[in-house]
Amino acid sequence: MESSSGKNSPEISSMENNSKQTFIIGVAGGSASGKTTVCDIITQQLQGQQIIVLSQESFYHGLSEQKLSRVHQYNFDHPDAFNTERLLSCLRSLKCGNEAKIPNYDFKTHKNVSPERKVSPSDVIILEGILVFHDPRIRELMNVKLFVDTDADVRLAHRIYRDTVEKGRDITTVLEQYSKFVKPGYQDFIAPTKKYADIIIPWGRNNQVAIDLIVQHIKTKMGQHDICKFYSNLYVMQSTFQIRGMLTIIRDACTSKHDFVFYADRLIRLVVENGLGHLPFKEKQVNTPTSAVYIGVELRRETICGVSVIRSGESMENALRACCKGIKIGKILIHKDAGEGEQLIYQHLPKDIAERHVLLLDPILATGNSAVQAISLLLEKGVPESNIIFLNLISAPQGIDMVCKRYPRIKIVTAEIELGLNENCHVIPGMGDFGDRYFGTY
Ligand SMILES: O=P(O)(O)OC[C@H]1O[C@H](OP(=O)(O)OP(=O)(O)O)[C@H](O)[C@@H]1O
Repeated sequence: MESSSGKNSPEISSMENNSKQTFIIGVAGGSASGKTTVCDIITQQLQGQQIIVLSQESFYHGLSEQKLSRVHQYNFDHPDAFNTERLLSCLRSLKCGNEAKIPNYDFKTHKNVSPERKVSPSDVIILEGILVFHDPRIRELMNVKLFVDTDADVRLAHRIYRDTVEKGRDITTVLEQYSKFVKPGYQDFIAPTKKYADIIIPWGRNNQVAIDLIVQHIKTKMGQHDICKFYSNLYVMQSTFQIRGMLTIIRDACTSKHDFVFYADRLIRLVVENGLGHLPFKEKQVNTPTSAVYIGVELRRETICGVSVIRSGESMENALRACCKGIKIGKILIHKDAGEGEQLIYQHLPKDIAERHVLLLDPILATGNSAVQAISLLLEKGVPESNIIFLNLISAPQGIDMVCKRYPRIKIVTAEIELGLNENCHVIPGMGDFGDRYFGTY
């Protein structure tokens, strides 16, 4: 059923790229698990970056006189103890490059006191706290999520030491609070958020392997984030355990051809679906079987086409056809010659390609030479630069630089950004020769 608003319905703009923002690291874990130490290590190792450390504890609700009179009955380990709306608004403001005023919570009086802490925007924000992964809106703002996983006995020992020696409390009160609130709070609210972490850090002593892993992961993510900040038309798919799991299998040199094809196909499908999300859709109304009207959108097949770069790009055709039945797909063959550079030796493209949005398919962007050849041919054929979406699985920063500098209006959609290229111009860490592994020709 065609929309009553028909041809004049507005094109709905494609996804927002929200990657030009401050990099946020979330550090969660039980009380006295070592979060502060982890934050200190990250801060030391990310030299050269402006870093702000925020504690969720600054966002405790101040206590009323009534609650103060029974402070030992107050549950500080419950999500409701925090002013999460205020935390969210501060974090959103900082993420977008604006200033924020952080409440000043006084642990002695359990009140918010003046002055509030004025925080300027920075490159990196580290937000630490027992329940920083509890609210999905806060989790969504984080680029990296770390969970400090420390055994319960170690946490209890740290807590007893801190509360008695450093804060002068008596041991009976500390133990009562632990069994009444801290332990159940951990089990009910904190431990269940462990599943949201990108990295779970086994802690308890100075774990150098874990430190290296965290810092390497953060640096990789920050490298990706920086390049995304620089090129607004570069879209890196949101990293999930599913996506990282697939990349782990297809990057593994020991993976069989069968598994390589299976997992590459799954990932390709996600990249294609993601790429389609950047195409303009038109509003369309339909009547549902319950006779209700649903105002939706439609993507018109005749306005798009695919173009695969032979041969690896052909591995992406099936996914595109599965998503867009009957879509036209053209082909380009580029010959690489060390002496003469890239040469275009075959092309077969839809005749009306200039009228279409083009999904350019090639799983690997390395130096960018093949992509530049392919894109320059599409431009010669009259395709507007802004109508080209280049879909790939992995992109090297050098290739991104080359393509985005020359063609600032094309969009690149990729699953992951690589560390770089080796001396043979192979992508690192990469996945080897994609065509050979996919088509079994090695
Ligand atoms: O960015 P570049 O440095 O130009 O490299 C990327 C090209 O290299 C790979 O193809 P390959 O030469 O392995 O050919 P194949 O697809 O036929 O295996 C890949 O599929 C790209 O087409």
